[in-house]
Amino acid sequence: MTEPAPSRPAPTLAPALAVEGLACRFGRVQALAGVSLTVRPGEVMALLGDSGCGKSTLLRVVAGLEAPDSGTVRLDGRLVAGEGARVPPEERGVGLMFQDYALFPHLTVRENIRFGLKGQPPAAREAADELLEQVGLAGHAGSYPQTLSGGEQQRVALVRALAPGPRLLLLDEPFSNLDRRMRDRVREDTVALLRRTGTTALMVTHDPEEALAVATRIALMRRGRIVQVATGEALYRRPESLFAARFLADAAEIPARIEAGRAATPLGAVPVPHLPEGAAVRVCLRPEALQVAGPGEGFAAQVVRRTFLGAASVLHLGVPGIDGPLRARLPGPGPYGPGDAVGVTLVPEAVLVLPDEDDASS
Ligand SMILES: Nc1ncnc2c1ncn2[C@@H]1O[C@H](COP(=O)(O)OP(=O)(O)OP(=O)(O)O)[C@@H](O)[C@H]1O
Repeated sequence: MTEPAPSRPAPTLAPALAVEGLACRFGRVQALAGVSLTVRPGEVMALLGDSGCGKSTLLRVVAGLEAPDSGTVRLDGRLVAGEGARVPPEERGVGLMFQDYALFPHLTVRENIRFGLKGQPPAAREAADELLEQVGLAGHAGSYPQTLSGGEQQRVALVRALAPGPRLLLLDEPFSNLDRRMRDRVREDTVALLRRTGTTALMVTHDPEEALAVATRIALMRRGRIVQVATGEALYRRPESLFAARFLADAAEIPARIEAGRAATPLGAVPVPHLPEGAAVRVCLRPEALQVAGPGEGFAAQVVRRTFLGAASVLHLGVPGIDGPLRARLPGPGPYGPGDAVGVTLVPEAVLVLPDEDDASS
């Protein structure tokens, strides 16, 4: 008689990166104050936050360049820092790419890329050449970095970081040295290359637009802590705090209190079922929360200024009872100009109502 097969739990894929309760202090600065974060295999996670909030420190702790005061780091389920473990950076299987690319000026592009492949079989060098080909730089293999454009240098640095086939790629502000025109293209190419190579990545940025463009999920940081982890769309459309809402996009804010499950504004009341009666809130109106029509429709407003952006234009609107102008966005040049009377209505699903962090009584 054959023994029944032991029932095993379905195999679960360990997170590519799991950090738990990380704390890191430099003198009086608490750079990390209890950070927990999980990055799934194949994911591109952005670490988003203001200067000094601890993004680079977190990256350095994951890379092994900094030891945490407490907490743990696991890569593919393997403990590499904390609880007595301290695996050196070169044994973590992690790739690093810095803002300044850190290319060796005295080595050619090919030599730069092969630098991290010493001791690996010839197939690794061939794979690296293939990557160089994929990013369109095969013709520059013999060139020195300083003879390349900023975008080309960025690609060399990316290929160098990817060549050893890291389990996790850590990128610190990888696009900030590029001018705006080039940045969009390089971002797209980078994401495509990460997808093609199936690389898991953790990328530091202070730019919400960049995080939205590149990441599968965003971890928003503030003062050494992570305040929200979500897809870009969820973070943008459903921020859990006023801080998150403000970080992702500018908005006009109207202070209000919840009464009978609603927040009143000079543009009408907004239902707020999820906050308690009497709570002090801010009603945040981003441009997409306002619909503009001719006078007589909705609430009366006046165009103060119009900024033409090409594909769209932004109207700055004065509304009685609201301090400062509201901004609305229209496709193309739009029919309205300064001084025009218009009608404004709220787009309820685009209005954000969040607890007022600045209000001491809430
Ligand atoms: N080696 C260090 N010695 C002393 N203080 C440090 C050190 N590294 C970081 N800090 C401090 O820790 C805090 C977090 O720095 P960190 O570089 O992680 O922030 P960041 O979010 O990456 O900022 P930025 O975008 O400006 O690089 C800052 O106040 C910084 O001055």
